[in-house]
Amino acid sequence: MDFKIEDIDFEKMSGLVPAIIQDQNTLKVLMQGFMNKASFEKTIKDNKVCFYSRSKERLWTKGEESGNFLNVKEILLDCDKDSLLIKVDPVGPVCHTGSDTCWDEENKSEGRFLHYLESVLESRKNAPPETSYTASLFAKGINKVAQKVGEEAVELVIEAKDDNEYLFLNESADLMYHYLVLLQYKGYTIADVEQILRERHK
Ligand SMILES: N=c1c2ncn([C@@H]3O[C@H](COP(=O)(O)OP(=O)(O)OP(=O)(O)O)[C@@H](O)[C@H]3O)c2ncn1[C@@H]1O[C@H](COP(=O)(O)O)[C@@H](O)[C@H]1O
Repeated sequence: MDFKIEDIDFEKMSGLVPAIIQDQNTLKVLMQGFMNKASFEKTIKDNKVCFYSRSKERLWTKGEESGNFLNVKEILLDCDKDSLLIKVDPVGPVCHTGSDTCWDEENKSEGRFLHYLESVLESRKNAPPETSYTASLFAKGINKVAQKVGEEAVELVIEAKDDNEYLFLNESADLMYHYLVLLQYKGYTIADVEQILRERHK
């Protein structure tokens, strides 16, 4: 965020500014709400989008009941300083109807589920449930986590030599899952790797 809260012109529209929510991966507009100063401050503090709900007449963190939070990745202030564009990683469907956007659109992106899975793995690391395989892997430490990536890679190599589509794709999924676990264990994200690939692409 390269502006200060004092830069936002809340007074232009009686203390509220529109906040347009955009998926950081697909760049699709997901929903639109309003923010006052307090909801903006809470958004920054929790790193989750918090609106001022005009119908509820209170601060409303999107996802507070459904769990479908909007994790904030970047906040931009427009040229008139009276409208916010907030890029997010949505935890689940955005609209209360269950749709991906409030305009009933499907958020088509192969990458999106991987980012969602990444957020699930992060939560397994931070709040490990007893029954989670992922949490049990984290608990075993780096040697086991890295070893699983190696094992799954070898299994994929073996399947690559045959023509069994089902086994090849399933081994691919196993490898990708364990690779995401390793990235998470090491404290890195898909975006960190993407950044390097983008630089190579230039
Ligand atoms: N995508 C996966 C996924 N892919 C593979 N696996 C597990 O990875 C393991 C690898 O298979 P192996 O045959 O090597 O397992 P294993 O012999 O029991 O493993 P080791 O004893 O060698 O450790 C299996 O137990 C699979 O169930 C996964 N476990 C979890 N997820 C996803 O991770 C998220 C969190 O899940 P939980 O950790 O279960 O809460 C959810 O979205 C899950 O769908």
